Amino acid sequence: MRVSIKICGVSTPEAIDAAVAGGASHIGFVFFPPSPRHVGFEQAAALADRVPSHVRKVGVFVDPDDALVESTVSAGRLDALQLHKTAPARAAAIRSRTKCELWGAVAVKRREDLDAAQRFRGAADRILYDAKTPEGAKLPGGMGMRFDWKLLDGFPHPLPWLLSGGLDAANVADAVGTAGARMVDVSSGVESAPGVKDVDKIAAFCKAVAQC
Ligand SMILES: O=C(O)c1ccccc1N[C@@H]1O[C@H](COP(=O)(O)O)[C@@H](O)[C@H]1O
Repeated sequence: MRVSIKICGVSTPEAIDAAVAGGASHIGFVFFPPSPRHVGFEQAAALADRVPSHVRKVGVFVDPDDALVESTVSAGRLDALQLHKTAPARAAAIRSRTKCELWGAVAVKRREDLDAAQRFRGAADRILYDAKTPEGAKLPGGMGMRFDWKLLDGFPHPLPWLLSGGLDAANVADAVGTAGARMVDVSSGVESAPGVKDVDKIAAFCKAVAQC
């Protein structure tokens, strides 16, 4: 079965074109100013114009307020919202308000961290399992950190889900095989420097996923 791909933290037309050419089903725009991948409203609107209609646009947020969500959904014509560090009740409220597909991020280091996924039942449409970044880290994701993919093997997922955290062309086949993922998400693993997407790395990642 085909493994779907989200290329996240895209901020240039070239990176969008590479993701689309590689067969990505989703492209992510980060709306979080501390991130090197942050995009503003006008930039998001211009980038969204470049994304063909069969590819879904995902906004990535860290516990956003309503004003930010509304402005970016409109500017980026977002199809889905990926919420980090956001309580399930708040995620449910955003989902109800925007009518967008809602992805709840679950930060994983140990098996007990997976309990948080259950709390998104009824509040989200999909779970994104990501590596837990260190206490006090500038970002809750996008740092190229992995977690033990074996933790997901046999886990009773409450919702459709995708795997992220430290994936790249060299490790994604192992990650998919170990975790049983049908969808993967990558950001720093297809960059030459933080926030700088590398079109060759995007192509290599997509090729590696296609061979899974
Ligand atoms: O990429 C960011 O800067 C970012 C900022 C705030 C929240 C999440 C962010 N990225 C997400 O982190 C995961 C894993 O990224 P990586 O492949 O390990 O670099 C991914 O879902 C990004 O969407």
